[in-house]
Amino acid sequence: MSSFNSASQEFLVWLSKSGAEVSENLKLQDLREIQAGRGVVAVKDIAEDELLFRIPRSSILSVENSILSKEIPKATFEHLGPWLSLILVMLYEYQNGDASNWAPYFRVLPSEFNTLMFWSREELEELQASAVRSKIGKESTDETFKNELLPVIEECADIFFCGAADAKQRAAAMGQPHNLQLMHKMGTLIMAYAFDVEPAESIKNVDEEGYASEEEDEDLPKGMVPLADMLNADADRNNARLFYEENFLSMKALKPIKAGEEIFNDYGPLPRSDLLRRYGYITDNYAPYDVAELPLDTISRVFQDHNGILDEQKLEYLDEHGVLDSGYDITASEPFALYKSLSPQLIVLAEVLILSDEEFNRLKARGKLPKPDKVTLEGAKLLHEMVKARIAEYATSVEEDTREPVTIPLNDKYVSKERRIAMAKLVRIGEKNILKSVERALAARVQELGATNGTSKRSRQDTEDGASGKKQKR
Ligand SMILES: C[S@@+](CC[C@H](N)C(=O)[O-])C[C@H]1O[C@@H](n2cnc3c(N)ncnc32)[C@H](O)[C@@H]1O
Repeated sequence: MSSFNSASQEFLVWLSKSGAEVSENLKLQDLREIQAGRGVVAVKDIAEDELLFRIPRSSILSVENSILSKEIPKATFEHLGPWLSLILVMLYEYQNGDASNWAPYFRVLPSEFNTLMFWSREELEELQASAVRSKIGKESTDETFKNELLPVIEECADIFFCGAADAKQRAAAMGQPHNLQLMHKMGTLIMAYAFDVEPAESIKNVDEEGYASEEEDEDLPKGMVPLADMLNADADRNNARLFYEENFLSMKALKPIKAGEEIFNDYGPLPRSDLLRRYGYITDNYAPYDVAELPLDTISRVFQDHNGILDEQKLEYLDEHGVLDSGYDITASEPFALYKSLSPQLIVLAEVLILSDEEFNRLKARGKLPKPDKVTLEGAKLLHEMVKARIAEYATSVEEDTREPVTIPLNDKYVSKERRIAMAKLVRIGEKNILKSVERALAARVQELGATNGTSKRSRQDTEDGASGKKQKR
């Protein structure tokens, strides 16, 4: 048996000894030939609602379950917050090696990643102007590790290194690049594998459909749930879901699953750029969720080039009404519809920017905002210039990118430059296609409105209250 498969077997034995129940109708499978690591596959037909496995809460790798939480003051964990606390606990358990309760689990977790955090500068360049590059935050995360995590490890060196004679030196060495890299790996595992674990007795306020608000989900403690995190994801083929029970977390089939089919979780409607950033892979069926961002910097630059200085008062007013943002989503829509693809906030922003001082003062006096569903000729012209400028920020055109068909090589190592470059190309092509559709639609709108010029001026009734154009939901 390969070491990969024996690690899987040892993991399953450990899990069952820990009190987990795993259905005989599924198996943990080696999916490396399709570059998907391990995955869970049905070996017999599975019925809707059937229990796939249940994991005892005590097996979750979490702050609560780690012995470290009994040794380090609660206030320290509270100060660190859920993400850094779990990184601290995972570092502790990982460096404990075989002595850790979760040693067999660590042996099935990957140590190499394709998430953007681990890409070289040259590989990241392939994403060109994609806004996802500004979301990676490697440097700021390094600083967080150095300023928040390291002091805790140094202060609790004896506990963290289990009384080792060289505990202090080892704690100091945690600031070295290879250890910062280890912290990034734990952080990445949490991002790609951890669940927001609802407590046994739910303290969340749920709406009538049983969903908590996103803010409340963010407050939930994070935990690494063995086996539940071995499910790969698919935007269209999600067929299982984790249910939080008092003593167990139960994975159940959401629909009938045929023998041989993979069991998939759902990561939500993520654009491929975010899928790559958080999970290190992309598939075509996430393309409908692609997003091209129009950054405020581009907007300001284009406005200044065409119309002059941005009026601070207008920006303040837009900010007060929740319209000002660091960037605006332009999304894919099928069939394409300009008003579906453009963020309503972006339309409101453009319409306010083009107002004369007199018009703006009138709007302000009435506490109103332009309607996001009716773009004027001047507004469409400005938006058109902005989108053209955004397209020009990418180093190549879609035509250049697609001269050769772009496919992600499969018969290659998991971490490979070729795979990363192909994935980056597909992400940037997706974004450019969205921008091109919007650019064409705006050009047509400018023509159309130009032809009926004179009726393009907003009437006073074309306004409505408050921040009408909320950021589009992904
Ligand atoms: C929660 S884990 C799933 C288990 C993982 N395959 C493993 O072997 O550890 C998430 C990771 O699995 C991989 N993954 C998930 N869904 C995938 C898919 N549909 N195709 C390829 N890789 C996928 C990505 O590397 C992602 O970061």
